Formats: sequence, C-alpha cells, structure tokens
Amino acid sequence: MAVVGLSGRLARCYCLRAVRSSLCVPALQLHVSKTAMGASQKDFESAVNQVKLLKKDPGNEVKLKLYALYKQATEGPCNTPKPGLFDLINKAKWDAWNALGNLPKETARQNYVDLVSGLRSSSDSSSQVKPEADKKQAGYETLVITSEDHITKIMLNRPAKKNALNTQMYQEIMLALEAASKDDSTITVFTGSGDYYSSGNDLTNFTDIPPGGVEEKAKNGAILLRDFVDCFIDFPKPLVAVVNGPAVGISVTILGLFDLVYASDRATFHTPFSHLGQTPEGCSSYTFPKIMGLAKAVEMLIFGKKLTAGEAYAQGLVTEVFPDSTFEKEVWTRLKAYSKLPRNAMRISKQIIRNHEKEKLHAINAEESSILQERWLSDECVNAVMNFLSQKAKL
Ligand SMILES: CCCCC/C=C/CC(=O)SCCNC(=O)CCNC(=O)[C@H](O)C(C)(C)COP(=O)(O)OP(=O)(O)OC[C@H]1O[C@@H](n2cnc3c(N)ncnc32)[C@H](O)[C@@H]1OP(=O)(O)O
Repeated sequence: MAVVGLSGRLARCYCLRAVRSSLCVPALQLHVSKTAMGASQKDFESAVNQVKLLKKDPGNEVKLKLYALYKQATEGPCNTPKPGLFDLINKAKWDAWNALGNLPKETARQNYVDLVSGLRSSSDSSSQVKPEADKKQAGYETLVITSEDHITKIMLNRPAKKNALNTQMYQEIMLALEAASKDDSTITVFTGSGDYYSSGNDLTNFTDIPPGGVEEKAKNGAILLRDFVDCFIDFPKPLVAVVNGPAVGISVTILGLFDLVYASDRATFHTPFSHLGQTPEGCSSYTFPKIMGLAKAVEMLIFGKKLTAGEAYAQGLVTEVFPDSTFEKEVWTRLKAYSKLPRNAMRISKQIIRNHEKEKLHAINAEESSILQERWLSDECVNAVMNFLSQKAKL
C-alpha cells in the first residue's frame, strides 16, 4: 500500500518539473532553461553568471532592476500576488517586476545583458585587484575558488560549521561547476577548509519555512537537491575530491559521481540517513552497491556504518589514502602532473566512461529526491532534526 501511495506522489513530483522554473531560485532556473531560447539566451546565461562575480556591489536599486529584468526574461509579466505591506523586501521586488508591465521577454533579456555589461566595465575599471589575488574568484560567500596550474579548486568554506551545505552553498556550487565546465582548467577539485571535508546537509536548512509551509519547503528542497546532483552527473571534466577530513551525508554520497577520490587517513565516511529518518541521495542507492557490492552499501546506507579512510579505500569508494602529515603535498603534486595531460583526451575519455549511465543516473536522482521530499515531512525526520538542533541549542 505504501508503494502505491508513494508512486502516486512520485508521479506528481515528475509533473512538478514543468513548473520548476516558477518555484526555484535564479541559479536553478539557469540550469533548466538552457534550451528554451535562441542565440541571445547564451549571452543571458553568461550575464547571469557574471552578476555573481561582480567585484563591486551595484547597490539595491540596480539589484532590483536586475531582479525585475531576470524575472521578466524568464517568466514574462509579473504573475504573482502582491506581497503584504510589511513584507518590505518582497514587495520592493514585486513592484520592480510589476513595473515592467508587458515588456517582451526578449527585450528584458537584452536589457539585462546590457545592464550587466555596463556594470562589469565600471566594476573592472574601478577595481585595483593585484594579479596574485585574481587567482581567487570573487562573488562566492560559502566557497573559495581558485584557478591555478589548469586546476580549478572549489573549497567548501564554512569551517565553523564543519562545511555544512546550506542553501546558498548548494547554489554557489552549481554556479561554480557551471563556470568550471567552461573555464580553461583541465580538472576540477573539491576540498574542505578546516578540519572537516563536510558535515553534509546543513540541518538548519529545515528551519526556514516559507509562506507555503513545510510542504513547499520540502518541494523546493527536492528541486534544489535534484538540480544540485544533476550538475555532478553532467559535469564534463575529470572531477576530483580531496577529502581532507570527515565527510558526512550528501558530501559522501556524491563521491560516487567523482572520478578520483583522494583521502587523508584522518577522513571518515558516514551516511547516517536512517538515524535522521532520511533515505539515500546523490545517486548512492545505485552507485554504492555498484562500487562496493550490496552488502557493504547496505551497511553504510541503511545502518549508517561509519567507514575509516582505509575501509572506504578497501571498498572502492576512495581511490587512494595518504598520511595526513603529507596529504596536501602528495595530492597536489599528483594533481598538478595530471592537469598537464591533454584536456580533450581526458574529457572525451570521461564521456566514454560515464555517458552510457547518464540517463539512468538522472532517473535515479529524480526518484531519490522525490522520496526524500516525502521523508522530510515524516515524524521520523522532523524529530531527528529537532533533536540535533535542540542539542546544539539552535531552537
Ligand atoms: C536541499 C537539501 C538537500 C538535502 C540533501 C540531504 C542530505 C542528507 C545529509 O547530508 S544527512 C547528513 C546531515 N549531517 C549530519 O547529520 C551531521 C550533523 N552534525 C554533527 O553530527 C556534528 O556537528 C559533527 C559530528 C559533524 C561535528 O561534531 P563536533 O562536536 O566536532 O562539532 P559541533 O557539533 O560542535 O559542530 C560545530 C558547529 O557546526 C554546526 N554543524 C555541524 N554540522 C552541521 C550540520 N550538518 N548542519 C548544521 N550545523 C552543523 C554545529 O551545530 C556547531 O555549530 P555551533 O558552533 O553554532 O554550535
């Protein structure tokens, strides 16, 4: 009976794809609307990315203009109810969008591109950034991104929170992957700052409830999760995880979508899904049994067994383990050598190795996200998250 009920809900969730662009944030809309329009859509997407990288804050008035043009370009004339008088920020956004009336989508797109281009030139000419500092990409708050030696390094940067992934970090990672897929690096590397690689999903993500209530929260979370994991499935260049310390939850599951996983001997790998009333994501319900065999995958994904780096290596999740004392030096020497290999050959080899599974992975990701959408509303999950938050005095 549960299965019948669930499949009905799954079917409803598939239908949600059609309205996805009206529910999610710009970064996600960017991801799903790529094929919708012609040539200038590319310029528009690139302008959307460039906004995130502006070196100078353009100020609220310009931000509202950008917001309004973005909405008009992607959704057309303002079509949402006017926010209440005291909802000041959303009302200002609504007013700006509504003021564009019936401006055609194409014109809005062009105006957006022009506005960003103006902002970029004034931002570039006014900034006096030294070449050394240019290695670090601006515009990210939860990540530190550097490009050097043909390697783009994406470092999770919330060390005080053990690099837990909050909504902003999910969105910034998607943008960073989009940019890295197009930059001139040959390989892309993820790592964590501080003592953790990542403590997984930020459990306070569950506390910020929108006006539509917990159902809307769960629906948006499932869309975000699905788009996030899709970015990893589709990433075209060799993707490397440099696991500098413990890894939990989604930061572990998506390792199955990486091409190399190097771990410090201090790293551990933990997926406490049942403990949290949750279920596997990141395609791990498929990749883990494939990588380590069903028995070991079940131990991790259902029973939450925490693996040491050595165990994760023995089970095929980790490519190689290094002593913590020499970890950084050894790994980066290795990666610098790999990054000099011919870019196209590596890219095409990855395609050959991964492409025949892509469709399957997308379907699995959709199913896992949809099941989690239901789980997040369950008493089991709510109680577990409340428990963590109250222990940490977040409530
Ligand atoms: C779009 C949604 C997609 C959702 C996808 C779903 C994914 C599923 C998962 O990822 S499940 C995994 C969820 N993660 C956890 O369950 C880990 C929770 N954290 C802990 O158990 C511990 O914090 C620890 C073991 C990671 C570290 O313990 P330690 O005692 O060393 O450190 P603290 O607990 O004091 O942590 C320091 C501060 O960091 C905060 N923090 C750590 N992890 C998280 C987290 N996952 N979410 C939110 N906050 C986290 C912790 O609260 C401390 O904050 P404080 O200093 O302000 O108290």
